[in-house]
Amino acid sequence: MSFEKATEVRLKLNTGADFPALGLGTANRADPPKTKEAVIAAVEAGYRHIDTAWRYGSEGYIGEALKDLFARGVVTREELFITTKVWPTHWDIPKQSFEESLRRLGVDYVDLLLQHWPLAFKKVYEENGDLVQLPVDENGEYLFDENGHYLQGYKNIEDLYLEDKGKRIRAIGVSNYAIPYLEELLKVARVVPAVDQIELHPHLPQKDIVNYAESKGILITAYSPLGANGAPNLKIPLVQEAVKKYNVTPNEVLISYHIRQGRSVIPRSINTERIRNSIRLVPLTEEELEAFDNFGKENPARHIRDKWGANIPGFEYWTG
Ligand SMILES: NC(=O)C1=CN([C@@H]2O[C@H](COP(=O)(O)OP(=O)(O)OC[C@H]3O[C@@H](n4cnc5c(N)ncnc54)[C@H](O)[C@@H]3O)[C@@H](O)[C@H]2O)C=CC1
Ligand SMILES: O=C1O[C@H](CO)[C@@H](O)[C@@H]1O
Repeated sequence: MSFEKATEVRLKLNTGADFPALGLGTANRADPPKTKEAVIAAVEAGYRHIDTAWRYGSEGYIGEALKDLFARGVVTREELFITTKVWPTHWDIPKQSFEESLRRLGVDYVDLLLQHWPLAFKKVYEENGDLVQLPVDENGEYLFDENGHYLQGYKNIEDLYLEDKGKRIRAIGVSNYAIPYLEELLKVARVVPAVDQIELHPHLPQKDIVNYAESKGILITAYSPLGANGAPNLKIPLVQEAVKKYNVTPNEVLISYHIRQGRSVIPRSINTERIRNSIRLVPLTEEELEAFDNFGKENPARHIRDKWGANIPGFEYWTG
């Protein structure tokens, strides 16, 4: 059986820009330097989309990889799609966050800038002057900025984008927004987010959010498609059945589940062999896609259960 390449599928953002459906996730927080080799392997294998954030500590290593790839003529900046994000510590200073990301990445624009979480953290500083990513009090409770609000955080990114006129920030979007927050946002937004990046996989199909976002022209990017650390989704029986039927890797089944439904997906790996073996688009049938969604309704599991999200609609039953 011959397969289309997932790396060649392009979606369209509401800005009109092409959006490569398959991206490389880079939340390599345990070993950020490994990101350089992973990005080089991914781009050489045909990936054209890289997902990062200040939170991951990987932007500088992506910058090193890009320098190498550009110098060798493997790819040009214009052929790549780079997403980075504004962490809740920077909710009122997205320009600073964006400029620092650009510097670390060594590029002069990003294709997509996302509000990482609909939250605002208090500013607490490390001895070296850097902002503490996860500020907590003496009892370990997260410190939220009482003057901050998720809608204001988006508005600040929107202001930056409108001021920039789309030159250095080609599109903006959100992450970790479920329907109630999307509804509130759309009442006031001057720029409809191009993307909502959410956890999505056969254990968590979240069809309600997907359908709502898509009805508003917001594309979905699926994060943690393999189930995050340890990749537990690889063991789902339906995934294993598809692996045997199509003679593909479980990674390819899990990414194809999204791309076949018009969504973008950003699996993470630092294993260059696995990166290269994750690019075929498996022609999962309508029945198979429906079976995956039904499996999720009966076996829901959220793998990213960050406690700071406890008060965000959609996350409250899952944190802890
Ligand atoms: N916007 C947000 O709040 C979030 C965004 N993300 C983004 O999404 C990306 C993907 O999500 P992740 O949570 O990183 O998890 P993921 O679902 O992509 O899984 C990554 C894990 O699977 C392992 N893995 C990959 N292939 C494997 C294989 N064949 N066998 C065994 N293990 C395998 C990797 O080593 C890694 O530990 C992130 O890297 C990041 O870019 C992730 C979490 C939250
Ligand atoms: O983007 C993110 O990645 C981590 C988990 O890997 C999560 O805390 C954050 O939202």
